[in-house]
Amino acid sequence: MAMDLGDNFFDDITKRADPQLRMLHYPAIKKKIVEQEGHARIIPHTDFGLCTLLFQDSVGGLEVDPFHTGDFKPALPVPGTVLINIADLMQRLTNDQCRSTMHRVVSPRVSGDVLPLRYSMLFFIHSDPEAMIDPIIKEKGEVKKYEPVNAGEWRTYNTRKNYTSLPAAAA
Ligand SMILES: O=C(O)CCC(=O)C(=O)O
Ligand SMILES: [Fe+2]
Repeated sequence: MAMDLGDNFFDDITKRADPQLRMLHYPAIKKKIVEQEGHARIIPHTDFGLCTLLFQDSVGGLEVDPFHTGDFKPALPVPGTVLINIADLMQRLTNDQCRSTMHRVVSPRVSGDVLPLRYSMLFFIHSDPEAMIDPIIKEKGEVKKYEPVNAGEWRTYNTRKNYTSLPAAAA
């Protein structure tokens, strides 16, 4: 919308979209384990599709760093809402007009020695595997910051990076 792409722009690259639903259960754990240097419930990362719908329970711990400065702010749970994270392919497609959201799940501010279990549900929006994601240029003189990528190859490449034990053909 901010880029004035027209109402049907995303229909064309998501007709054969293959989204992924992920249901996460973080078991209860001693706070001091999660709070060790370099530890977290999930370490800082960006998602690699177009965008992600994130539903979380009331436990908290999710933090976002939208400007990639290392300044993480709590994304406190708000009942009945869904949080939408911009992901890497959207950043490429918009030539950085939209930045993918860096996020992590750390220890929420709760009393006691043990963090309660946490549930979250993620719906990762991916484009059609055959779609070419080529940065859209809006400003005169603007330079493309990324090479075009094939969405399917991008997904396979990133999935394989995240699951290093996958056999080559399975990603
Ligand atoms: O559990 C959460 O809230 C975040 C999970 C997440 O970022 C992911 O699975 O990519
Ligand atoms: Fe994520």
